[in-house]
This record gives sequence, structure tokens and C-alpha cells, in this order.
Amino acid sequence: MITMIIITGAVEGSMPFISGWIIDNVVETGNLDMLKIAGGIYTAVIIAQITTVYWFIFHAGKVESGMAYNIRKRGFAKLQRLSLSFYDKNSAGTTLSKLTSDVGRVCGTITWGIIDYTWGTVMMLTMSILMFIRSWQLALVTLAVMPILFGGGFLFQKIIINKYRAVRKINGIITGAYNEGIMGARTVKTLSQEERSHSEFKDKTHDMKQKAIKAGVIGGIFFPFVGFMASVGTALALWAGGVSVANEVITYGMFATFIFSSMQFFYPVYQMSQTFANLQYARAAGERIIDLMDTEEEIVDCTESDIPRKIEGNIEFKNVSFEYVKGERVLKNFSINIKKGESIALVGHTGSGKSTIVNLACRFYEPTEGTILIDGKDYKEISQRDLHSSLGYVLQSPYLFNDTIMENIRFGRLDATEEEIIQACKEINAHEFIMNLEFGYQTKAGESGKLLSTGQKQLISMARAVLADPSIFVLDEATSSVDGESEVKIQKATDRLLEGRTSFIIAHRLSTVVHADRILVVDKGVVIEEGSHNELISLEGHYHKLYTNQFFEEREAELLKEK
Ligand SMILES: Nc1ncnc2c1ncn2[C@@H]1O[C@H](COP(=O)(O)OP(=O)(O)OP(=O)(O)O)[C@@H](O)[C@H]1O
Repeated sequence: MITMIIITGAVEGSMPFISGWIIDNVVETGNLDMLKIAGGIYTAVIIAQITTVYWFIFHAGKVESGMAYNIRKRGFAKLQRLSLSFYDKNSAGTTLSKLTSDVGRVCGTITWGIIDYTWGTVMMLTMSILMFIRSWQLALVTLAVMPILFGGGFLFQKIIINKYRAVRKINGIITGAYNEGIMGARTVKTLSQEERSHSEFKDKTHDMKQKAIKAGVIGGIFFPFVGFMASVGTALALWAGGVSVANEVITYGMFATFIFSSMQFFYPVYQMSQTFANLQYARAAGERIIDLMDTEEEIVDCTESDIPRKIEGNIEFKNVSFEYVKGERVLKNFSINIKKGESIALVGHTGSGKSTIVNLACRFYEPTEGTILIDGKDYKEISQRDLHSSLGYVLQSPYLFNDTIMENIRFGRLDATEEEIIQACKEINAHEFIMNLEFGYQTKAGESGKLLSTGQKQLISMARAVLADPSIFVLDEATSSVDGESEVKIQKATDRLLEGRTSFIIAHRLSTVVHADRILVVDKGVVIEEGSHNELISLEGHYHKLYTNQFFEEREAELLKEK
């Protein structure tokens, strides 16, 4: 491709000389036969030029999209490897813009920058060399403005870049505001805060408009500046050339050559100084992409064995402490030995550390201190594939993909047949509600499952878990948002899922944990009570208090409903 660009630049750089030669040898002499030959040559050169330009634009497009495809593919793979702590620290909007607009900018600028610089340099070099060969004195006069044109061009772009940086910074804020506006639309509406959100957004866009106008004013001067300098160059060529023609030092053809050359110099300088500015932007965008690609993976996976390892489900926490943020300990010196098939319920006030224990067991995060053993082995020595394929997780509000219910359930095991999926749903009594939906299993769940209720999403998520048949199962129990009928269904599905599996239940209603083998009462990152329901009730401690309080609250609510 580079060869084609060089040829194109050289041909374009020679055009003024071909024109000058035609003036001297055809127009001046009035040789009509020669005129036909010259016309033919000229047409051939133009066709060759159009073809090469098409050729390199086509190939540049291919290179650009190929490069972007590769970076985005690697970026996506990186995002899959990064642990949850990365998503805690980086907003979704910023990460998305790195892999979309930043990648687009870098690939576009590199591809077209190489083309513009190569083409512009070859074209200007060709013209300069030919001008010096023909008349070095006239070449010096014509090119006298070039240092000012180049220097001024690059200086201008530096100033414009700074102005546009400010615009882009606000642009990032506006993207974030759009993101929040869309994600938080329900909250804004329910709190009737549309006016306030709108007015905050208006302030931000107004600021961007002001800064963009300032950048535009300076940017607007640039083109006339380049044009003016080019005209000065042409004027000098006219003056010096005119004098030389009058003194019969040069021919008319050569005179025209110099005028055409000085005019043609204008475009590559303009193009190259703009590319220079784009390269500055691309550098910043490139740094952001490299920053993402070089993000340290906090959870380093060990090499996978060829044969997947079957996890039995024995879990041991040995003096485990954990902090999400350095210096802020949320789990303190926690130890527990859980036997295969045991069910563990975690209860405690909000923010006490229940989810943290589960997140550590699933290795979404690793302990800051201490060790977690699975089947007697430090779980850092078990591949994530083996661990996660043995793990079923049903979240409070499960994430569903914008796909059919059938495909959402299949996500539990990709090679599951339709019959297996339907059987899984029947086992947890989800089949009936799915069949009552307009398109049954082919009903779309909507973006993140928003077309379904929380209870329905939980049942679908449980069907996924049945398919996956995990040895460890985690249930983050849904809160009061689930109606009575769904609650009974979910409870039955839960009982079915717990059979024979090591399980963690993050319980919000204590009535659901009565049958757990062991209940851990967590408070400020410490387990303050541990035992079965009966043991903890007879202890008359924290659990007893939590249980009786909630029992009376639920009873009161029922009485109110009855009234
Ligand atoms: N990703 C995070 N980054 C920083 N701090 C976090 C993060 N997740 C939780 N925390 C903090 O860790 C502590 C324990 O949180 P955790 O989610 O484990 O509580 P929980 O008992 O599960 O609460 P809930 O019942 O409300 O779900 C809280 O103080 C919380 O603010």
C-alpha cells in the first residue's frame, strides 16, 4: 500500500511539470499532433491517479477496520479476565468509550495519518526536487514561505488541541450524564426530578457549547491562514517568475510550472497539520486503551488441566480478612469449615458483610489475608474454569440478556437441548408461568430482563442453575419485592436446588433459613453467632432478637392486610 501512496504522491507532485512541459512543447509550438499525444498522456496519468487513490482508500479502510477489530477483540477478552474489583473502580461509560470511540480514533488516525504524511511528503519532495532542478533561484523564492506555513500550521494546531481538550473533557461528563439519565430514568421519574435533571444537563451542555465556540473561532482562522500563506507563496512565484520570463531567463511553461507548484503546496500542508492535531488526540486515546489493556489482573488464573476437575463442594475459610478499599476491613479473621452438601445461611444487618463472604467463596475477589480451601486445596490452585463451572449463583435481581427465555436459560449450559431446558423448568415449577407468556419459551426477556418480574427472573436464573448442576450453590434471596405466590414457587425451587449441594443463602427473611444446617449471624464483618435455628433461638442472643422482631413485623403486616 505504501508503494501505491508513494506513486500517487510522486505523480501528483509531477503534474505541474507535465503541464509546464505541455505549454512549452505543445501550446507554444502549436503542434497539434503533439497536443493529441500530450492529451492522451495527461488523461492516462489522471486515470492512473484516480485508480491508485481508490485503491489506497479501499485498502486503508480494510487496514483500519481490521486493526479496530483486533484491538476490540483483545479488549473484550481482557474485560472477561478482569476481576470484579476492576468494575468497582471504573465506570461502564468510560470503559465503553475506550473500546469504541478511542479505538476508532486511534485506528483511523494511524491509518490515515500514515497515508497523509507519506503522500504529502512524497508530493512536496517531488515538487521541490523538480523545482530546484529547473531553477534553484526561483525554487528558493517560491518556497520562502514554507517555514512560516509549516511552523504556523503546527503552532495553530497545538493551540486548537488545548481548546478541544476542554471540549472533550466536558463531552465525557455529558456522556456520563446521558448514561445516568438512561440508567436512572426510573428513579428520576418516581421522584419527579425530571426538571432538576434536565436543568443540570442544560448547564453542562451550555458549558460545552461555550468552549466549542471558542475552539471553533480559533479553528476557523486556521484555514484562511494557510490559504493566505499559500497566496503569498504564489505571489512571490508570480513576481520572481514574471521578471524571469520578461528577461527571457525561463520559458512560459516553466513559469506556469512554478505557479501551479506553489498553489499545489497548500493542500498537503493543510492536511498534514490537521493530521498532526489528530495524532495528538489519538495519542491520548491510545494511552487510555493501553491503560485498559495493561490493567493488572488482580485474580491470576492458574493453568487449566486438560480434563475438567470435579469440585465436591467442601469449603474452608482459614483466618480470612478482606478489604475492598485499602485500609477499610469489611471481613475480619473469618474461619469456617463447610462440608460437602451443607447449607449455610448468612443473616445480619445490611452492610454487615454477607455478600462479601459469598463473593470470596466464589473467588470474585481474593482474601486480603488468610486462605480459602476447596476440597482441601487452596482455591488459587484451582482454575477459574473448574471453580466457576461448579458454581450456581442466583442473584437478588438476576441479570438476563436481551434474548429469548430459552436462550437465557441455556446460558447455564450451552450444549443443553430444548428438552433439557424444559425439564429443568418443570423441576422448579417455572414451566407453567413461561408457557403462559405470549410466546412461551421464545418470549424476549428485554434489556437486562426488564420485561419480566423479579420473581420470574429468579425462577429463570434457578432454571439456569439446575441445568448447570453445580456442586456449590449461592442464593441471594429476593427481598419483599416478590409476591406471596411467587415466594412459594421460589421456595420450592430453592429446596429442589439445595438438595445435595453445598449452599450459601443470603437471607433477608428469616423464615426461609429455619431449615439451613448452619446459620451465621454477621455483624460488621465478624461472625457473632453460629449454629442451627433451634440452637440460636435457645441462645436468646442476636439471632433470637432478629427472628422475633421480624416475626412480629411480618405478623403485623399480615394483620394489616387482613383488615
Ligand atoms: N465493591 C465494593 N467496594 C467497596 N466497598 C464495598 C463493596 N461492596 C461492599 N462494600 C462494603 O463492604 C461492606 C459489606 O458489604 P456487603 O455487601 O458484604 O454487605 P451485606 O451484608 O451483603 O449487605 P446487604 O444485606 O445490604 O446486601 C459494606 O460496608 C459495603 O459498603
